[in-house]
Amino acid sequence: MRDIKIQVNDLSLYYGEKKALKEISMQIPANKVTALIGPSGCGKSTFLRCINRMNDLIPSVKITGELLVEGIDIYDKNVDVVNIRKKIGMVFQKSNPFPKSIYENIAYGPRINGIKDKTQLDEIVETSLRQAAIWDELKDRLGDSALGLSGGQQQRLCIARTLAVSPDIILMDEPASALDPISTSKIEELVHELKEQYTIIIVTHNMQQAARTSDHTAFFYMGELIEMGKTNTIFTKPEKKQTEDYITGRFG
Ligand SMILES: Nc1ncnc2c1ncn2[C@@H]1O[C@H](COP(=O)(O)OP(=O)(O)OP(=O)(O)O)[C@@H](O)[C@H]1O
Repeated sequence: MRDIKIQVNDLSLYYGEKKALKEISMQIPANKVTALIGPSGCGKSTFLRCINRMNDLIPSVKITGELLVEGIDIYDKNVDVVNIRKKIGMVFQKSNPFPKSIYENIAYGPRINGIKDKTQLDEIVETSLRQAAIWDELKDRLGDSALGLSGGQQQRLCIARTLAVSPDIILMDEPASALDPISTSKIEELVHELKEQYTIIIVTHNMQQAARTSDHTAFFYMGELIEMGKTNTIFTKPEKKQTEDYITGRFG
């Protein structure tokens, strides 16, 4: 199906002996926001990191099952991990700009990908900053260090940096949890706008944020996917008692 971007079949992940993800199967729709929720330690971040094969970097990790992006199993031994990561951008909880200028933070990725032309790089910098809703704030100080920006600005800069290399999918691991309420609402608005062009998967501890920003919500508990559905349904009429207990604040 064209509107399914990611298809997960029986995906399990072990950290050594510990099974952190248990036979996860789900479909993540294209051009929508999917929120991953659940109590601390339930495997949300681990699952998110499976989508761009970031767990490969941990030696004790073993993964079974399939994770198909546009029909291609990214765990197939013939798949080029570098290409996968180009298509799948990631934004972390703590913003992590390079200790370089604002301009260089954005131009870095495109340059690595072979774009050398200054006019083209200028265009990418402007477009990416505009898409991340931070162009007007930064356009007159592109040469300044990114480290001098506020936390909220740094996080939007990091989103712009992710957009600059034209990904299809954006993974966000609690992107607003370190930010004040105004910066948080800017990030949430941005997530909403970006889904026109990108498939977004967001891990959040914040129930209101999941309810506000996402189209679909997946509830994880102790390494299992308990329930996934339209966000509105999950928050008003969940099928499973564990989901209801969690969203009503009875545990977690
Ligand atoms: N690198 C690692 N090595 C070993 N175990 C790990 C590693 N990373 C995570 N785990 C374990 O896997 C389980 C799932 O962790 P994960 O970070 O995915 O949960 P989470 O739902 O994202 O939690 P939180 O909301 O607290 O970030 C936890 O029991 C955790 O201790």
